[in-house]
Amino acid sequence: MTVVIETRGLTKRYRGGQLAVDRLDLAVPTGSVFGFLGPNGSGKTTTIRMLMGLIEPTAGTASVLGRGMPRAARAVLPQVGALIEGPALYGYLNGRDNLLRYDSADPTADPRTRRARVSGALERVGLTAAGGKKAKAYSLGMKQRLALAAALLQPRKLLVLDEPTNGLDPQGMREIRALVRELAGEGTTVFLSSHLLDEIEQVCTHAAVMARGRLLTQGTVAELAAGTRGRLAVTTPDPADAARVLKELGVTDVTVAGDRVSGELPVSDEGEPAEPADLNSALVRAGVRVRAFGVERASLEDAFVALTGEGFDVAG
Ligand SMILES: Nc1ncnc2c1ncn2[C@@H]1O[C@H](COP(=O)(O)OP(=O)(O)OP(=O)(O)O)[C@@H](O)[C@H]1O
Repeated sequence: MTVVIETRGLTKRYRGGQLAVDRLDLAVPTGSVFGFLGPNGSGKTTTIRMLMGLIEPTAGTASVLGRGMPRAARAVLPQVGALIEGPALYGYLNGRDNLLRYDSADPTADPRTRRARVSGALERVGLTAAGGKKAKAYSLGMKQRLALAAALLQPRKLLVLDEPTNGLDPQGMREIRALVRELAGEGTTVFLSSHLLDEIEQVCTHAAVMARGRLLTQGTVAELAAGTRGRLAVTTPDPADAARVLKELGVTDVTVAGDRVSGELPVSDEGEPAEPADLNSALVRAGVRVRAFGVERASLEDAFVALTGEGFDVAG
């Protein structure tokens, strides 16, 4: 199997008439850390709920681990660890007892190895020391980690995490990201939704971008960012000359700030960006003294803005 999640024309219209997901074609490669990115209200949670068989699509199909959902939910879900809509924990029980409870609710879990499994899961998420503390006394980050531990009691082929770092402080976010990387390193495919672009850039190999229920694009994170032109930046004691030469060479949106000249790389008729080295040598030939020359890598945020023509923090 080369994809773990595949949807075709997946659509959800809620009873009130709201079209939350609109003909979504998603393909999540096996072994990827797949970022499902979009502003609030773009349809991410609705998609995840359809993938997990929690709600029925209005139209289209979804398959998870090669089986159609929601039909095959009973066969598929035991192989999927999911963290959706905040952790359901018993506040009056400590962390360890919460996990023991989860584990005993799983009919396939062998009671003889329960304690070892729970200790292993606590260890995994860094909660061994806090395992005896009541869950209601946990910070949000600890609660989130405990919920992740519950999802990790059994070996999983796929982890589905809906906004796993939502509400966490920077330290909590770093811990969850490190855990995601570690799990991915062991071969678990991770599908995680986020409205944070730099989070996706930091942990994901692949991403899909949603806006208003529609898929804008999907691919590797490198491809998505590369689809956007980088910005050329030249530092020179001759900024006016540099700006003139760059404009003659087809560089657009040229701006000068002190000794720094920047602009958009020209693109050939075939859509290929110009070779920066050629621009550099043209500057030098024209007598412009170049102190520094570089192309700033486009970020996923640039890609998003280029795709939608608007900033990322828009309401869906
Ligand atoms: N149960 C529901 N009934 C009616 N409309 C809903 C329901 N759940 C979500 N919606 C609407 O569907 C759209 C998509 O919501 P969804 O929660 O899937 O987006 P999201 O990308 O996950 O956003 P967020 O990050 O805020 O959760 C929104 O306009 C939302 O108001």
